[in-house]
Amino acid sequence: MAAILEVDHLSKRYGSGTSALNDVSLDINEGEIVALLGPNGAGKTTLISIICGLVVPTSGTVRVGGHDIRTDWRAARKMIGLVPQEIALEPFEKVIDCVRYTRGLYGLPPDEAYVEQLLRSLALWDKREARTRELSGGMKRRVLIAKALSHRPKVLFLDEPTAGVDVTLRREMWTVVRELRAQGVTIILTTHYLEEAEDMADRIGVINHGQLLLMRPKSELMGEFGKKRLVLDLYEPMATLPAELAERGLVLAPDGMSMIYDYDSHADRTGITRLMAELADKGVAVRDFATSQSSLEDIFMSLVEEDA
Ligand SMILES: Nc1ncnc2c1ncn2[C@@H]1O[C@H](COP(=O)(O)OP(=O)(O)OP(=O)(O)O)[C@@H](O)[C@H]1O
Repeated sequence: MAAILEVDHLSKRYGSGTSALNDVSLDINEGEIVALLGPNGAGKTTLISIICGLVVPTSGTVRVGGHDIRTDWRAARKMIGLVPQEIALEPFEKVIDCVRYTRGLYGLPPDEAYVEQLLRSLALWDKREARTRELSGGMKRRVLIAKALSHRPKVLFLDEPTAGVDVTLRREMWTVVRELRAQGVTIILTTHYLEEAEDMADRIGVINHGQLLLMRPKSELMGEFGKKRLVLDLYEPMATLPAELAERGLVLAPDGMSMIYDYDSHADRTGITRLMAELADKGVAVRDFATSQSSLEDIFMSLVEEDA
């Protein structure tokens, strides 16, 4: 698959002396959804702002569709749409006019059929004559997406698209993002909702202190770093765990009503068979059991803590 975005050894030091990005390199393929994760101040917005031509890098290069964002900025910028973190809309402007106007800023001729298609696909057609101040928060975000797509970009950046948005609207946004991908748009989003990345992204990048700690397919990341947990509920509370069970890695829950076993589901031997045999041997009666996979949140926290 061809890389539509190539970031090469990108660094940014702000005038204040803050080193916001440090030698970041990454390629993003056409049609991917990539989630960039990182704590506050990690450098995500700086990275997006450089790619979108809003911040000048200290060193390094960025190419969008093969166009250098500095030497060939006009062509590069036509390929990019940005949905910013903050909602900034003209309150008295009509929805449809916002989109028409933004398209005009790119020097493109009016295309009413496309604007209609765009507003319909974002469920805004019925609101086209409404002034933006009359819209709900979710609708305003969709107007921002419509504006960002008004010039038919190939790559769409969504900087925290669902910050402060309720669960229903968040899921609605995810549907919108998936539909865009189905239309062939490459999507790069930053988010603090790891569930969002887990649900949507093909690849996940983790940025911390201006450095890209990793960029991996989500399935690979969850498989490699992901641990599984087995919880065994007991019929009778247990005061202390027999030494043989503790040696196998079992831990007693504080209330003594269940035992916990963390294991690597990809290891040659998980140790579960021997554990079960040991439990039967000790006469421990298990009432119920459940397994769970560690979430992206667990993986993310361990990566960032390790880096710190
Ligand atoms: N215009 C600026 N001038 C000086 N320093 C800046 C500027 N913009 C950002 N920074 C600093 O650069 C670092 C990275 O900020 P950035 O906004 O890129 O992080 P982020 O990962 O997007 O954070 P968040 O998740 O909070 O949005 C921070 O230390 C920030 O204070």
